[in-house]
Amino acid sequence: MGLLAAAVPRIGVHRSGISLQKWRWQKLGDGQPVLWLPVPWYRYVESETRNCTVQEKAAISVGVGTCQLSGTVRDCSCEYAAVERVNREAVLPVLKELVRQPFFRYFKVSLYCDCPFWPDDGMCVLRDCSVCPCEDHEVPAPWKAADSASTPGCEGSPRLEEESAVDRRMDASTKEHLVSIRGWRGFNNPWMHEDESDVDYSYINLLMNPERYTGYKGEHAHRIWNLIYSQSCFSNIMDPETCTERRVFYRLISGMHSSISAHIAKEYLLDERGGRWGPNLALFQERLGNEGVRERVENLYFAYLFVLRAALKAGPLLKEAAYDTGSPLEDAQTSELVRKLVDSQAVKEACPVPFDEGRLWKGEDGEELKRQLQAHFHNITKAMECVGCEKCKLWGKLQILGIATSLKVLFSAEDCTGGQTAEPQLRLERNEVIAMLNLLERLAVSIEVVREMSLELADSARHPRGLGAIEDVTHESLNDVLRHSLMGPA
Ligand SMILES: Cc1cc2nc3c(=O)[nH]c(=O)nc-3n(C[C@H](O)[C@H](O)[C@H](O)COP(=O)(O)OP(=O)(O)OC[C@H]3O[C@@H](n4cnc5c(N)ncnc54)[C@H](O)[C@@H]3O)c2cc1C
Repeated sequence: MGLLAAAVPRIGVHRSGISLQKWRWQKLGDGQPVLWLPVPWYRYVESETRNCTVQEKAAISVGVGTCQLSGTVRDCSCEYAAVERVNREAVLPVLKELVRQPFFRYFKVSLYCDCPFWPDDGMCVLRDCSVCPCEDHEVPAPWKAADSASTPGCEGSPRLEEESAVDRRMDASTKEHLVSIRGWRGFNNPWMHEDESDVDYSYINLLMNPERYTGYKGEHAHRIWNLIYSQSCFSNIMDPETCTERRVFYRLISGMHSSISAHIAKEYLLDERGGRWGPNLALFQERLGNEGVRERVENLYFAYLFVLRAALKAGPLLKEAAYDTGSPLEDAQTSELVRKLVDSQAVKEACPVPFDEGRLWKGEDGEELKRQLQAHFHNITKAMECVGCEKCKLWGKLQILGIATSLKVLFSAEDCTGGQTAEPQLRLERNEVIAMLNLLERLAVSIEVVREMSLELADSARHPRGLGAIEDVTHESLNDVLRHSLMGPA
């Protein structure tokens, strides 16, 4: 109690504006002191500490601590709490529906290219590593028609005119311009490695091949991550002197890695024989839920805001694009959902500019730095060919293309509005759009997974009988947490 009395300021006004004089200590029958918080104070604590561990919640509630995931996401201008709220209420529900639409659920990908760095030797042990390609009749007819009209396989970049079937004239900001969603491998994307060799491709139904635990791990998986993180642009990345561009680049990759870990933790094969899937809290704790790896979670939030910004910036283009899969009703619904996402008032209010790309590449060596980072990104793209588990490769390739598309949208000289110059502007390929919005959905789900599992972890570690969801925390139970956290177990 002495320690507490010293730690808790008794007089004054907390930054919430609530007078601290209103706090009261009371002794329960067993002699345990209980801190009674005024209701507005409790509400403040509850809303401020959604992202915090129980210890942090307790410390914040008595004004002696901070939660590192409170405040503003570094390199962005949004608060963690706002990101989480707007994600849960406005972004995730739309994205969940969007990725179920025919246009967004079929991804064209080559899973059988050779690894350019070492002989292929990776085998994944679980059945869940493998991917089932779509039956021919499943692939949207207009896509098949475009495929047969364009150069087969991957003999270089498809000529744009050959795919004019999926082009569409449109009128935006009084100027007509072409918007095209075509192709598949990210050609014409400076961040993607242009491979001129022949490859076989398949259409994969993403809903039938969900991202989750596959059993791919150990030396083989580490070799890929090592290859990625050993790119020289990532050396001394923690150095405060590191330029923003390199840090942004690192945080995107790390955020994607965190997201993969979140999906593994959320959908883990708990019982192989019984085929039972569910959350693995211990794995979550090890990879994303302990103090030593907080930065990984921060990078996840960063990656989410970066890709969200790209999707919003590409909004004018995305809203006018033809989402043609030959199912008029579903395609109209797809357009409507895209519109709902990019015009979301809730997002504009919570995070007006999720990431300010205008600050980058400003230095004298900006263009040279961009070329260097593009070369490193090409290596990362190539590393995806070495992933030894089909499903991981599928999602790895999709997410890397999603990042490359976001980089293209945010850092291209061309703009997406068609309003400033006669010639437009940014062009996106169909697969780029599919990858970017599926990546955004993956990151959005991961943010929710991290929030939920962090709370579960805190509950199970500090409060054996469990607090339940944060929404269920009552005035009394918060007192209980405070007492338990600050005084130790009764
Ligand atoms: C492209 C790709 C996709 C994959 N997809 C799947 C999948 O869908 N399902 C599946 O079960 N497995 C997948 N894996 C494997 C998975 O990512 C892990 O490698 C595996 O689960 C083993 O995890 P680990 O705990 O040993 O650490 P890993 O996740 O392999 O991490 C390796 C090292 O990287 C560092 N690290 C970890 N996380 C971060 C981060 N966020 N930021 C910065 N550094 C970090 C740490 O030093 C860590 O020791 C994939 C691997 C790759 C390369």
